[in-house]
Amino acid sequence: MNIAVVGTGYVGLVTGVALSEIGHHVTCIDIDIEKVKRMKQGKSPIYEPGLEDLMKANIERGRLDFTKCYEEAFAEAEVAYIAVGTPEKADGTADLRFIEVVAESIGRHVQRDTIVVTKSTVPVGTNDYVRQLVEKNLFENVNIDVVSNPEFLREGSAVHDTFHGDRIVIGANSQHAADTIEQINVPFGLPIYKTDIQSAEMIKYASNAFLATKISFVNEISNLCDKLGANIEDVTAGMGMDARIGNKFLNAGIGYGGSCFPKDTSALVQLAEQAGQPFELLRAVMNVNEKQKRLLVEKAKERFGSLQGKTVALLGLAFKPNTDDMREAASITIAQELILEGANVIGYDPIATENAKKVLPGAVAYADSPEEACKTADFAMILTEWDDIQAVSLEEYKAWLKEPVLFDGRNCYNPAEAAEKGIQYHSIGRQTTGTDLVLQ
Ligand SMILES: NC(=O)C1=CN([C@@H]2O[C@H](COP(=O)(O)OP(=O)(O)OC[C@H]3O[C@@H](n4cnc5c(N)ncnc54)[C@H](O)[C@@H]3O)[C@@H](O)[C@H]2O)C=CC1
Ligand SMILES: O=C(O)[C@H]1O[C@H](OP(=O)(O)OP(=O)(O)OC[C@H]2O[C@@H](n3ccc(=O)[nH]c3=O)[C@H](O)[C@@H]2O)[C@H](O)[C@@H](O)[C@@H]1O
Repeated sequence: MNIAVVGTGYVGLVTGVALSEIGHHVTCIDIDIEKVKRMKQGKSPIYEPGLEDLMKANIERGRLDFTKCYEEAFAEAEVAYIAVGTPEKADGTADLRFIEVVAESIGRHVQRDTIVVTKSTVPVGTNDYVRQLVEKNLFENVNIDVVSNPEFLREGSAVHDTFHGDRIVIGANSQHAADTIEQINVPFGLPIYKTDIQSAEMIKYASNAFLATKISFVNEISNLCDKLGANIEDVTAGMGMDARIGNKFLNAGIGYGGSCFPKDTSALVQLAEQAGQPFELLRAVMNVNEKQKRLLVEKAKERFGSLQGKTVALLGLAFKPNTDDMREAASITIAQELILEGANVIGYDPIATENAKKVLPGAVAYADSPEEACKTADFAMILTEWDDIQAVSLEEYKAWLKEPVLFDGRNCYNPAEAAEKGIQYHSIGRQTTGTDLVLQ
């Protein structure tokens, strides 16, 4: 198949590369000329393990190309994927600005009967709107079908998830369109679930909202564990043995971040509001998450009284490991709160530092290694469980920090062992250890 993919962010680029890998001819379009230039040379504009190798291989095979020019991309295209951003508007709803521009551009440039596939996460009803926009802008006498094909990949493991995902959802109102998109996806060898367009759109929001709920639920339990002397790791291990609950996505921490859970929960709450069906549970999930992002700062204030003049090492800035994405990272809230409390902040991230500089307060300093960050600091907070951060030994923290006090937002260490190694260790939903240590 000849496929055009519009938008080459985390979803569009990975989709385009993966579709070319399974044998399709793919042209990816982006309005960002610098990005297009880089991609044409086989360089990925985002950090995503395994992506660049696949990009290079398929460019060499002549199955993958990049352009900023719609004419070029639509000369042969039979199917057009939309993978542009749907960020959050100030009122919490999904901003469909980019979708609208793309739908109009597709309308103006299609040369033949075309199936327009929406990969972007969009509110229920948007695919109908996309069809109207495309049809309103048509120059050629062609037939347009729309298909909702939501994406479930996770950043940091996007390539792996695309080839090993749990399901591919295809929402279509035409048998021909559903069958064509199914055929395109058959080589992935994944379960395919076909439904109507509105249900497919809802599957995406419901899935993200459910996962966000799981995280806020477990974070609330972890805060109770903290107060009542239980251990969250043991609790979730015991809960997860029940197959109805499942043992995945039960890690307590400093709240969910990223480009999707925060905006998608908010969009679903707004969608529910507009439908006259307020989603109280999801509102609570969002409030719990906001509170959870501040937990480590609260713990530090409790421990030190005042943070005025203290220097804090923030280890890990991206919203999760293996990505350079800083969107809605908890580190943003934490750095802001620490600075408000009068603390100095030195951040370290193996990959996301350049993006971090664009969104963290200007007062934040940056280190090139955990060692450099810790040696400058009074105490440290672990925010992202990158491998190189988890590889730091407790002895190293003890040697590097002025006061060996560690606030671990990702439960990377064993609390008893931390105390044995001379660290006062505050983690999530587990008892603080080393409180009796005399710290220098
Ligand atoms: N990031 C993720 O892990 C996932 C994202 N999604 C959804 O996929 C959609 C895209 O998300 P990301 O890939 O993160 O977005 P992104 O913000 O990383 O990338 C969007 C790309 O679209 C380009 N673009 C904007 N307007 C354009 C136009 N008129 N023509 C051509 N290109 C244009 C931008 O230059 C940018 O490169 C969103 O709806 C998101 O909710 C779904 C699943 C996972
Ligand atoms: O729609 C999207 O964009 C994507 O959103 C999430 O993927 P992503 O945001 O990339 O990353 P996750 O691994 O889900 O992590 C999200 C946040 O939740 C946090 N998290 C995750 C799991 C957990 O058990 N505990 C926890 O606090 C992570 O630290 C991170 O901040 C979903 O997992 C994907 O299925 C979905 O496609």
